Amino acid sequence: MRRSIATVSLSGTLVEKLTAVAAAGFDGIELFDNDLLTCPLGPEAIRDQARDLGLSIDLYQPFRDAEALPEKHFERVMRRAAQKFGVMERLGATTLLVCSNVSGPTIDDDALAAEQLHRLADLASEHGVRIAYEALAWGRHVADYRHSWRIVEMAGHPSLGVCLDSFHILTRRDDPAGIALIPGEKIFYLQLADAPGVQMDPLFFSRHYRCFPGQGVLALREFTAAVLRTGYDGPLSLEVFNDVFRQADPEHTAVDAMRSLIALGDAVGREVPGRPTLTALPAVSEPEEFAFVELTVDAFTELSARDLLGRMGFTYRGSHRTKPVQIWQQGRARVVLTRAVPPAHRRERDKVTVSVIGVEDVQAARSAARAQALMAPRTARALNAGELRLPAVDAPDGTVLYFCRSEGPENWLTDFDIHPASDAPPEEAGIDSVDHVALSPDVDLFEESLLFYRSVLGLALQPVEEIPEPHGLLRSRALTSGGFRLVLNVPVFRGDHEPRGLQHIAFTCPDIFALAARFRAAGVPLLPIPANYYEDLAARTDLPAPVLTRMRDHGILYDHTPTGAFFHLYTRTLGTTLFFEAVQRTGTYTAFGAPNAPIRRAMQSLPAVHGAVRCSLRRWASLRTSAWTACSFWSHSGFSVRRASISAVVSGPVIPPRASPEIEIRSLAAATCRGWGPSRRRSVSQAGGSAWSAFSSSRETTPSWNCAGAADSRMSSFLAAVAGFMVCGVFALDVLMDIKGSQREGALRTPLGWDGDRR
Ligand SMILES: O=C(O)c1ccc(O)c(O)c1
Ligand SMILES: [Mg+2]
Repeated sequence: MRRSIATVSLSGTLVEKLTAVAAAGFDGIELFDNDLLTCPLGPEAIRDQARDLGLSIDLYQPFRDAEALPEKHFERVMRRAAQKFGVMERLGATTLLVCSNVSGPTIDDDALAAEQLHRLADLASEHGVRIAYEALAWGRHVADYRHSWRIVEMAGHPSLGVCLDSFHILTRRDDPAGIALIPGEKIFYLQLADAPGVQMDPLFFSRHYRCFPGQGVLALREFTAAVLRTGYDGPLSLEVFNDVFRQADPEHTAVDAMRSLIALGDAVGREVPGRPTLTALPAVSEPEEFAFVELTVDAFTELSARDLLGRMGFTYRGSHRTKPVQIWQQGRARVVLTRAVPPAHRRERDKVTVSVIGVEDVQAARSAARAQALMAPRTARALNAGELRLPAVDAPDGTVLYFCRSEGPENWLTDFDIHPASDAPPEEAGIDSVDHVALSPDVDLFEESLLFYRSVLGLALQPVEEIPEPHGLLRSRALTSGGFRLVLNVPVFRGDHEPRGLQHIAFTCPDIFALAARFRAAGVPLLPIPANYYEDLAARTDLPAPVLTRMRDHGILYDHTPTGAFFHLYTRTLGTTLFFEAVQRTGTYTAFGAPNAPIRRAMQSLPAVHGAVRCSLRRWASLRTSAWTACSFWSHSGFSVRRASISAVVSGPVIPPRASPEIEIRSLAAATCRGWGPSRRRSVSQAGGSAWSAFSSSRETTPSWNCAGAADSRMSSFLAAVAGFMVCGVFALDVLMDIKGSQREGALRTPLGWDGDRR
């Protein structure tokens, strides 16, 4: 079947819209009157432009307030219509949409409406035009499609039919069974739009909140199938008035729109088997779990990430044979760290982002074929010799999806050298697997991302949650399939409040209290939760007092349904954009603790000025930190780089040297000053294997320069005095920069630098 889209669904000038629509593979358009009126091109030029792009003008619309009028009003309508029919001839458009009358003078008289529409159709036919009459949900006397059909039937003109618009019919909850009573050849046009499951004034709803099929809650598959069963053979056409799409990049929107039609065509094709023109996609695999989640770090956030993962009980498993990529694992949860070049702009530093999601999938090739049929771009990736070519596609929010398996032949792990020392037995009461991954697409990409993940991975959409937060609102929607859960969290506010767009990875555990105790002992920096929360919890739940006390001690939050419960805790952010969550689900709890999200957001948004000062004071207390600061300050002038290094070094004993990846850390190796032996020795003797020593041993150096062999060198006292002065200066600056940074961003820039003072 032909696929069309209304120009009103897209942003831009008419020519931009046409170009985007053609690029996305549509066959035609509904030309909106306003797009013609505002176009500097004449109708013939528009026709030629569309034709050159391979597009037909399937509908010209809308023509308003035409029928059931007193005669003197109707005469003016005929004059208006004559001009439009002339324009349509020049455009090469043959169907005009007439919406049901919403104006004051219209009369509630079906016979009059039928008679005037008949006269209009007569005039139209003289110009080779036919009229599709549409019942608007807010039409003054005609709002129901069955009513519009009765009038069309009564008029009995071959150039008059109906236009069915899923939005009006389904949001009014009109019974679609009546569609079967309309002969297919009298349905002149079919408009498709989805909508969120909310109630509001129909006109306002229609003009601002429509979305593409699959992005809302309307039963479009059943609706479209009902229309096709009548024998309707015209275009499947999208008419989506949406405030975001009006502003977004039209090329993106057009692809999003086409993806929705492809997915709908596939679903409807299964319902109406006799229509081979509808799309048939490769079957969906319904992912069961995450093979891995990959984080992009730079050389400095990598240290913080490794430190935090180590404290959380993850072990280093190995590195990619040819790329700076490491695997950290606990239970079945795998976190992959990929090192990228630090961004040039300081504001962009300290970001740790989920860059790849590995989807455990035994039908990887088929899933990739499905994704491509749904217009997912194949990920461009340089392959080194001998490397597996894993099917991968780019999601609209920039996340890459890998379809892969973790066992058997051709599994993704064969590209890695698995560390021989990593076969240690798993920790008890640790993390089992990835529970969910929360991404944070730009607000303009929310609907598009939803549709993408839903259609490509065959995930079920969960209800929208609105999460109040200190500086606005967060819109959250989960997509699930068994144990594979994605959450899209989008801040719907503008402004420069930080942190914005936080992502997180949640891990499952069998016993969150044991896990929290372990985290605490290992110095995992947990997000503090206000005492008020627990007082409220005590009053509204039956949780026993000792349980509440333990929850309060560890910052564990709680949600429940009649049949299940959810306990969870959060780490502080790693860098500025990512944090981890640990969750324990009991019974049949399937949600994500949304009622607690405002608490988290509030605590994450706390102005961190006092925290920055405290953090810096703490750094003061540690000589090795001071030495490191001076050292890295010498070697790097970028402040965020310096801070990232500090946070990793402050963090103490985490990564045993045996667990350190044997990959070169280029810039850090450069940062190492050979004159700083004492500080290094101190770190070794204090920590017995710290991030510092792990880093030292990970450098490409001679054995005498590893952590054990560094003890011989000593500074002269003069040099030490000079260094002391420098350290003082640098630290004063450090405090100032942290305060400035936290004021600007409201974020704790060095999350690992302070982990105490929980309430
Ligand atoms: O909002 C409107 O006016 C409008 C116009 C044309 C349509 O097809 C429609 O569904 C709504
Ligand atoms: Mg419509």
